[in-house]
Amino acid sequence: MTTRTRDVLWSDVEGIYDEILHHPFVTGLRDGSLPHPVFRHYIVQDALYLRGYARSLAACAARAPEVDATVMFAEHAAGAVAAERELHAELLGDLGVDPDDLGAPAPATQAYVSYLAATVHAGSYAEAVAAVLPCYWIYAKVGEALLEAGSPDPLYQRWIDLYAGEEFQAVVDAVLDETDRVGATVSDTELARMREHFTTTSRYEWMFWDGAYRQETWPV
Ligand SMILES: Cc1ncc(CO)c(N)n1
Ligand SMILES: Cc1ncsc1CCO
Repeated sequence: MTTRTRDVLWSDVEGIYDEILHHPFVTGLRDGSLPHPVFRHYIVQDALYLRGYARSLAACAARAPEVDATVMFAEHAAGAVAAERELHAELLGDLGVDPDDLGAPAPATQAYVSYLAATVHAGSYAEAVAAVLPCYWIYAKVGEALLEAGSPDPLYQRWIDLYAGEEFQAVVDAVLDETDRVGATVSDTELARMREHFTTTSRYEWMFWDGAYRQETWPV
């Protein structure tokens, strides 16, 4: 019985995931104590993030050796833009933000999107898959964890329902299957690179929430 690549990757980031679950942004979604201006900063940055993320998924689609994976990542690229348009237009409206005027990416957004773009273009296909995976997987896990209790704030509950929903969970399962498939074919060196990328973008997931919580802007 060989170890699945997903389990190797996850064992590296258990500590990071634990920090995410206990971050005041995430606990604030759960208990409703997160101030709306903080959530607004997050949703605006996430809209900018998803546009960049969609481009990285399209690069995964282009590089996939099997046509099924090309179709999958291309669908997800379109899905990320659709999610940004639907959910964000809705939430941004409720939060009083014009979706056509989001402003500039904050430091964490810029850093995360740039790292993804660099990795999906300069690394191997396996490295690209490892880099994009935390975005899917950590959100599915956080959504699932938050769904247990639910949020007293309907705005936050809508967010939880999106990521805890069966549709998103099925999307994530398909990418995890692809991760195991490609992971079974790589050398030790390439697996080590996959682990580095997976850990780095998992850290960016924490930093994205933390930057939003602090409503971080460029210091100079
Ligand atoms: C930062 C970030 N990571 C993951 C997701 C999941 O789509 C998202 N919307 N934003
Ligand atoms: C929103 C989103 N996040 C990762 S993939 C995706 C689109 C799934 O269709």
